[in-house]
Amino acid sequence: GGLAIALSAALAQRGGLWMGWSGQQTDDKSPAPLAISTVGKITYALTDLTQKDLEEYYQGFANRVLWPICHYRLDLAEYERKEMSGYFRVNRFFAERLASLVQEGDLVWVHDYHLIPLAAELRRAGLRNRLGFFLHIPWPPPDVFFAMPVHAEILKSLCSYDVVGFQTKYDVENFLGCLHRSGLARHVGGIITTTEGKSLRVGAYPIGIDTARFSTLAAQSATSRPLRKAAESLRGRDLIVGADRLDYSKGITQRIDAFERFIRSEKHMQGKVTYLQITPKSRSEVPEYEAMQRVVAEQAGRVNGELGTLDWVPIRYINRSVPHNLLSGLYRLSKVGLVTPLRDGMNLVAKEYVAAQSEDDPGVLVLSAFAGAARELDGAIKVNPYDVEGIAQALSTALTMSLEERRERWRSMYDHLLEHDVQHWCEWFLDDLEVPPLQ
Ligand SMILES: O=P(O)(O)OC[C@H]1O[C@H](O[C@H]2O[C@H](CO)[C@@H](O)[C@H](O)[C@H]2O)[C@H](O)[C@@H](O)[C@@H]1O
Ligand SMILES: O=c1ccn([C@@H]2O[C@H](COP(=O)(O)OP(=O)(O)O)[C@@H](O)[C@H]2O)c(=O)[nH]1
Repeated sequence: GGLAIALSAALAQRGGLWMGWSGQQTDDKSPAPLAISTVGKITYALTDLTQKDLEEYYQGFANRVLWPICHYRLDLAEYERKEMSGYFRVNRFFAERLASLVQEGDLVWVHDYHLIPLAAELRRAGLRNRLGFFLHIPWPPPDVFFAMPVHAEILKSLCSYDVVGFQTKYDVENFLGCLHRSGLARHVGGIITTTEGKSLRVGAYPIGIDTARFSTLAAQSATSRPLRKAAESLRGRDLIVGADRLDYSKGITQRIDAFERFIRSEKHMQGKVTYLQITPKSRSEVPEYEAMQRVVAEQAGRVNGELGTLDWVPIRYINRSVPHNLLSGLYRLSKVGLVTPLRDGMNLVAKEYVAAQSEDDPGVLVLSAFAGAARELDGAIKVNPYDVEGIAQALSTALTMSLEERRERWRSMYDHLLEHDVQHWCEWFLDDLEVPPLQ
């Protein structure tokens, strides 16, 4: 996912110690010592987790409570006290393991909703270092957030950091609204003071990509053999591309509906356009994700069955991960990047799509207004992802847009992404973390 891709790019130049889960499950009650290895400038310290930990902490509280609630999906949140305790227990376990590795003066930067209580646990373990937190996903408005039974503990945990960063100013506003309503803290400008007298900085730090590198990769990929074969297979048809983890937040079913509506209403486009949806499996142990697997495959199959012809398959659906070298070339080959999440912290695919385009003949980005990326990418055609007809209309606009307008829209977005790349994001956050806020 986007988090690992962004952090690899950020740390590759700067160096540092990256601690996290190894991706392995252990049957032992007490996991083995941390596995330490170094690649380039990054030292990795990885720990296994037990099956119970994974079920309660990762598949449970993180991905069945925090994820849906932060994506405004109260209807999908499945809260259980046992899982909530597992979430706090595993955070304590991570903190104990990390505390022994941190040296005086180190900055500690914690990422994402799986690790909100880490700072409080690190403080309990005696750490006095500066601690920062960045949330990669949205923060919902108070009425949504307060539906979560342990909302007060989660808010208090965030107040243990020195800097808390969000993707957009809307997320910041929502978070400040929660703090205000809970009476836990008051704020002046970007500085929060808790009722216990502790200060923390809260701000929006929109994440970037490695723009220049992605652009070069796409140009190289476009002339590679697999991409030439892919281009030939299109036989001159326009390509629309979507790439998202199989996640209910990504709006994939609404998007397929919109494509179907587009080709049904614009009959002259039948046989002239191909929609490629790349969707790697994600979090398959969580029931809502497992169910989606079948729904999307059936939906794509039905559209192809009803509208396909002997020599035209309207939707090509790939249900596994495609590596960046190919993905970047596919973005560049396409006429439209279709990115329509119902809610998304940022959405790096949208930024990658822009970075991958050729200056001479850029494709058009159709982007959900509810992705964090929409706050920055003004040259995209913005859509409401719930408005199937609106997306269909945007597809038509994108496919008929003049070269002049496409270039103008692309230029402003690309320049922005060059300046606000992942290194910029990393330095911006860490600079703020280094400096204590004025009291
Ligand atoms: O590790 P997984 O459970 O397979 O999930 C992958 C990642 O998904 C989420 O990504 C978020 O971070 C992106 C980069 O900031 C952002 O563009 C996107 O909008 C977010 O959804 C999740 O937050 C990560 O923790 C996961 O690793
Ligand atoms: O088949 C795929 C699909 C996606 N991605 C990458 O996965 C990341 C997805 O990040 P995004 O912020 O769009 O969403 P997330 O999955 O983190 O919610 C992007 O870098 C994509 O290029 C990939 O490498 N192969």
